[in-house]
Amino acid sequence: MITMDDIIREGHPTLRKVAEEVSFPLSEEDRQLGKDMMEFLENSQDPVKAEELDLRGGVGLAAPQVDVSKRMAAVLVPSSDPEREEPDFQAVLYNPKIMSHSVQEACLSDGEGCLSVDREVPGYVPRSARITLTYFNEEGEQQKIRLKNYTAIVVQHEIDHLNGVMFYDHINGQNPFALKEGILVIE
Ligand SMILES: O=CN(O)C[C@@H](CC1CCCC1)C(=O)N1NCCC[C@H]1C(=O)Nc1ccccn1
Ligand code: NI
Repeated sequence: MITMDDIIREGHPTLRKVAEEVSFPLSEEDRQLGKDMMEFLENSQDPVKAEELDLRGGVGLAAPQVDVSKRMAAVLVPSSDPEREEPDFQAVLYNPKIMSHSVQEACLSDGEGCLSVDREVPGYVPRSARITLTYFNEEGEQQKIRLKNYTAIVVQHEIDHLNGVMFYDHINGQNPFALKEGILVIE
């Protein structure tokens, strides 16, 4: 089971590597890692388990964060609709790729953090407001989906990890809270 002890922190070279594509059919190791990463997110979002296991709540986890330089990530975005039980988005993404994206940008009003960054880094993180994503599921079936708003932000944060990019690389050095014309600020 993955715990915070397995998550490498900024300064560790693996976080700055470009990760390798995963090959299909999946090795037992890659299949199990995908399951373990999703289980981590589920545990981290469960108040009892998060407390028990001392986990920081997370909505995404990329393999490089557990020192595995492979192009895979787990995403678990809780439901944004109190009337709906099921998550807005839940998937283990193998070899994810952004095929196209909106010109319009979006950022989280509270900025971003990262389970691999043990400090606050203030500032807006501009990303594409909408993306068309392809990825393979654990059966090796290619999926093609369109994402927007918060879920699109989360997936972009995870794909950044596969390319050795940290969220603060996108923050405007001159003025961290500069907002470009037309950017969508997501609460
Ligand atoms: O690469 C992946 N990471 O570094 C985990 C990050 C991924 C998100 C950061 C911004 C977009 C994706 C993560 O989840 N967080 N960042 C640090 C502490 C908070 C935590 C978080 O936002 N938690 C959360 C939010 C809503 C509901 C439940 N939990
Ligand atoms: Ni992160």
